[in-house]
Amino acid sequence: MTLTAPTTPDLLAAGHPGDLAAYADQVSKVYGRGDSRVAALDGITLGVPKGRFTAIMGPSGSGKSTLMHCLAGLDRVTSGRVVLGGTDLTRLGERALTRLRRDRVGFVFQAFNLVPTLTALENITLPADIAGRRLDRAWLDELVDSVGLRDRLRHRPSELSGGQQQRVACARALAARPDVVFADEPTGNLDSRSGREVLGLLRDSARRTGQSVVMVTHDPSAAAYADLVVFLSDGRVAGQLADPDQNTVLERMKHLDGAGGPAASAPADPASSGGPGGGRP
Ligand SMILES: Nc1ncnc2c1ncn2[C@@H]1O[C@H](COP(=O)(O)OP(=O)(O)OP(=O)(O)O)[C@@H](O)[C@H]1O
Repeated sequence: MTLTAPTTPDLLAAGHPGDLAAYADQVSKVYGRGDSRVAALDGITLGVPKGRFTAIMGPSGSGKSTLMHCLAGLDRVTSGRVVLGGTDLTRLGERALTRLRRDRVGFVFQAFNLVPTLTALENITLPADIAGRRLDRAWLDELVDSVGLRDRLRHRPSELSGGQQQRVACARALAARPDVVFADEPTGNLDSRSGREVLGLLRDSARRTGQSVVMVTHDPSAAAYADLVVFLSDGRVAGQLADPDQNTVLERMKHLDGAGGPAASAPADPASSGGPGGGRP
């Protein structure tokens, strides 16, 4: 397949499709019809830069989860195009899409979603086992050490803390070195210390191994771990922030929460990072 360039010039953070792990090009997603019609995404164009940690933020109902699901091939768009690792998802049939999700996308969910009867190690290798692939031994070793689970590998999820379970889930998502790891509120069920560990791990996986990571979060202190924050409002991109810190993210969120709708569509301003007070972890 020939990858045509996005039709709009304002893809965030990268100038060429080749620099992007994934992108959404004029994506709309409509649920229901008639009186119950909801435009969850309203012509979104954005790029997910390769090898970086991107956070998606916005008020409740702004379309964060819908966007993530469309980018990850978990949901179909109503119109527009989603390209992941050079593959146009909107052209794939169900089987090809299922295979792509299995082989080229990693997921981390708020609720961990581990298999309770399997050990930590078996959970980590499960997607590769299902796909009939052997994970490289040296890489698996490195991964286990990077998530700090060396002495917990034989434990089942019920024998692990929430933070440990989420680190298993992160290792499972990272194991196949997917095009993108998508994390949906990964710290939502964790105490703050465990949350920081998981966020540090996602950030380090981008920095050390060039893993592209996308995280949906409500939490400005979590978003501050990312390299880039994309803000949504009413199903549209309302701006972005490079090298975010907690206070600046909080300010932007207050503006979005207060203004809602069109006022939130402030121009993307990558230069406006590093506001007073810092708060960057
Ligand atoms: N399956 C669905 N059927 C109908 N409407 C839906 C469906 N999923 C989402 N929506 C609507 O689409 C809009 C965006 O929802 P979405 O869950 O993407 O927002 P969000 O920003 O992730 O919200 P939250 O932060 O509360 O999780 C909302 O108005 C929501 O009610």
